[in-house]
Amino acid sequence: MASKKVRVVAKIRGFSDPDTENSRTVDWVSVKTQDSGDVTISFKEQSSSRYSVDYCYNQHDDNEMIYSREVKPLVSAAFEGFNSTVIAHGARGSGKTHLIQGSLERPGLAALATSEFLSMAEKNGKSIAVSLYEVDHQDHAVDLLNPEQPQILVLEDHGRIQFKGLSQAPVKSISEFQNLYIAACSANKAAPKKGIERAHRSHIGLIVHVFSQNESMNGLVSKMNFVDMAGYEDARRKSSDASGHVENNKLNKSIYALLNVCQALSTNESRVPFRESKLTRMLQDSLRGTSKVLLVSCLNPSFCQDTVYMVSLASRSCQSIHQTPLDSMKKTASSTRQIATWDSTKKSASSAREIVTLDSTKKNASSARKIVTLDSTKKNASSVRQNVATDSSNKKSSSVRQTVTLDSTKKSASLVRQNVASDSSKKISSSVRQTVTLDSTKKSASSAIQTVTSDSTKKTASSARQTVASDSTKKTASSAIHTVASDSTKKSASSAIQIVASNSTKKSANSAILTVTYRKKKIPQSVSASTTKLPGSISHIKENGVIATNSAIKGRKLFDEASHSAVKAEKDNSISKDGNDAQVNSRLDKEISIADVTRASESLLDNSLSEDGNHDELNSRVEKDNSSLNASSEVEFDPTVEKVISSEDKHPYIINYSKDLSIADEGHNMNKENNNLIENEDFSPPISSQLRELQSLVSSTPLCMQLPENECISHDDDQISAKIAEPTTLDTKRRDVMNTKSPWETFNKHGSEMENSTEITEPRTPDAGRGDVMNTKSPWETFNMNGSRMKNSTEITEPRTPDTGRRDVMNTKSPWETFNLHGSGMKNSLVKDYLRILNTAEKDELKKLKGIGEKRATYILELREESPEPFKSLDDLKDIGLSEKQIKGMMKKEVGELFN
Ligand SMILES: Nc1ncnc2c1ncn2[C@@H]1O[C@H](COP(=O)(O)OP(=O)(O)OP(=O)(O)O)[C@@H](O)[C@H]1O
Repeated sequence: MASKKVRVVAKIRGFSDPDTENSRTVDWVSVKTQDSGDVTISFKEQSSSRYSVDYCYNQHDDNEMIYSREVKPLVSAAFEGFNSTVIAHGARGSGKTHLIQGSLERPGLAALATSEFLSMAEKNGKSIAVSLYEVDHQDHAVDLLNPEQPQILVLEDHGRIQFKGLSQAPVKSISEFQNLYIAACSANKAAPKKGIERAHRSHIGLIVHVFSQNESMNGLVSKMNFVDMAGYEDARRKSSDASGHVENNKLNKSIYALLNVCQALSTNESRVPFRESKLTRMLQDSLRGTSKVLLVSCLNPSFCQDTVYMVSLASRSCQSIHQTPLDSMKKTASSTRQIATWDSTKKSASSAREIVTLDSTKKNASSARKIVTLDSTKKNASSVRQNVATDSSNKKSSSVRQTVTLDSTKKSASLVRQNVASDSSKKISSSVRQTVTLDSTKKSASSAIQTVTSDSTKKTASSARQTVASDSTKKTASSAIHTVASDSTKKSASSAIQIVASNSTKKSANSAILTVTYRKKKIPQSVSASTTKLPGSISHIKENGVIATNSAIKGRKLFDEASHSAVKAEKDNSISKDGNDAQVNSRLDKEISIADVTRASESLLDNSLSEDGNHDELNSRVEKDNSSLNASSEVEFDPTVEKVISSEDKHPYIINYSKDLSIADEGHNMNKENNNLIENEDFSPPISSQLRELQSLVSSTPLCMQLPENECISHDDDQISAKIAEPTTLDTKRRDVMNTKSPWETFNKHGSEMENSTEITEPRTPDAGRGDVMNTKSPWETFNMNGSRMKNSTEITEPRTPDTGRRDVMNTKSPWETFNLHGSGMKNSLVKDYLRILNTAEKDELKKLKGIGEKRATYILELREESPEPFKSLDDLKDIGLSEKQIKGMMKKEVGELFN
């Protein structure tokens, strides 16, 4: 049986009052089933727009029917270890709660599933526990079984998502479950939690955990999630007051985030935006990998513009390219060769992919040559990928040559990616040459990413050469990123040569980034081992329909580990010196300092490029060495504790995890995940990234946003162009690179200047801000200077608005009022400086802040990759696991230091 990763069904809500509703409902929703089995939905008000779904349930179909057809198979799969997630989304009042939660009389999908879970658990000697949480409009998650707990933290332990502060209640009978579930949900609706503002709308999530024997995390078999999403409502239309508007926006944002994740998963995008909301982070390990997702789009039975919009977004997840066979989830190793070509005539999206795997043993000389010429005209999006993996194990000489010529004209987006992993051991001479010629004209966005890894051990001469010529004319943005990692051990001569020619004329923005990693160091055991032992991702490869030989996997694994080690070595400053090392070191310095630039560019490219296993490895090499950081850095959070409520006595008991946990790290997960999906590279258009971009640009949706059904497989060239072009990020980063003083130094300098000053000035006015970029002060120096100035000041002025401040001096305020005014101005100013450090400072400087250690500093850097300014208020520090009390304490300590 073929089953999709994300199945999208619609359900037209039943009538709560058939007499009145029926008359208003006539013909509002029209469902058509094509001969092909495709189902489309259209709405009377916009009959020209049709939205594809996998199936649509009508008003009369009840929860039992939907359960047995859609959810039951997922329950069975849970006992085989597969996670799954059932999501109900839709406009307000569309029947989400009725569907998921139901009532005692008419149980919803969650209760029906739990009933099945319990009976299967009994048969199979398993046990069941449930967790219930709410994610509110501030993106805070709260445990509904134990609402007094502080908000839930999402942690990651070796790829498995765990929660700190989320209870698990063992359940033995369905009545016990129903009492617990319905009581907790209605108690939550009736009584807002202490200290937490009442959220009008929120997402409610239920997790059903299946344990092998008892409720210990070690025995966790799988989990199934049920999510009753907050009802979508257009923020501008529905909110009368400002706070309601903000709340709506935030909740809508998290609705988009989940739909974007579903869309990215269904189209196999390389980057799945799990980090965009708390909910998606919490669901992460029940959405990715082999997990299955059922997205139920609930439709109001009578006219509702919000319903149209929600269906239009959901239907994008229906455009899955791959049909994943369920039975291939089981691990299978196979070796074959596949060439996949996909040609879609609608809106001209074309791509060509080739995978060649060579495996030669015993003194062979092997060579592979490929020439791909792709010519696409008129609004086409074209992508070419080539992957060559060669593995030679005994006295061989292997060579790979690749030539790609890509010519796209008229509003095209062209992507070229080449990856070569060459692994040669024992007296091998290997050479890799790549040439990419990319020529795009007229409003094109073009990008080329090349990765060559040459890894040779023992008396090896290896060379890697890359040439990229990118020529773009007329309003073109082009970028090229090259990475050469050369790792040689023991008497090796290695060379890495890169040539980049980037030429653009007329309104072009260009960026070319070169990264050379050059390492002379003993290869870690794990790297050598990886050449003989395969990583366990074969099942995913098979599952995703593309099968590679062992050597391809070896090549990639080797690349991953070698490059990973290279980054780690750089960070550790453990590069040994030889004759060439002065040069090498200077390159390395440069590389480390431009790493952020590289990241920025890569993430831009990520958004527009299709999935590629080796690119993820490239990410893992260039972006961060997560696993090493996770493994080596100390855990600075409190020992992780998960409370479990016994259903009998309701007294929480504690499970302590001995393993180190870290805050969920999408990059790390993504690398793992993408390694799993390594061969599952496809032609995924960057729609979710476009959605994400839209979402951040538009605070709320328009009253009616018409989204043609096929739009999701079309490339928006101009958008891609804009993304790739984005020069400001790079420039800003470069300024940082050029700046000789660290933010920490600047921060300190600022502090001492302020100490001697008698006038309080605002350090972060626009001019001062620009000055900061130019001058040598770091946020830390600014912070200290600001603080000291305030400490010593005899003139009282309002820090942010000096004029107003001076007026205060003139007016009739009492000394006490003035003192208070001054104090609050000082506080605001210091907080701003503190946030600035968090948003801009280097890791070492971050660690100097009270309460920010290695782990949090790493996490902060990761957050900054996601958003340029993750900390807008002190409240955002909660995202790095700090409570309000801790934040206040930290600030007090920082201020106290100024008087020391
Ligand atoms: N299948 C159904 N048959 C009959 N009545 C239904 C059905 N589904 C929902 N209703 C009724 O419609 C109303 C709204 O349903 P429900 O509360 O489930 O919507 P919702 O989408 O969860 O709303 P919100 O977005 O406000 O959370 C309720 O009165 C519910 O009883």
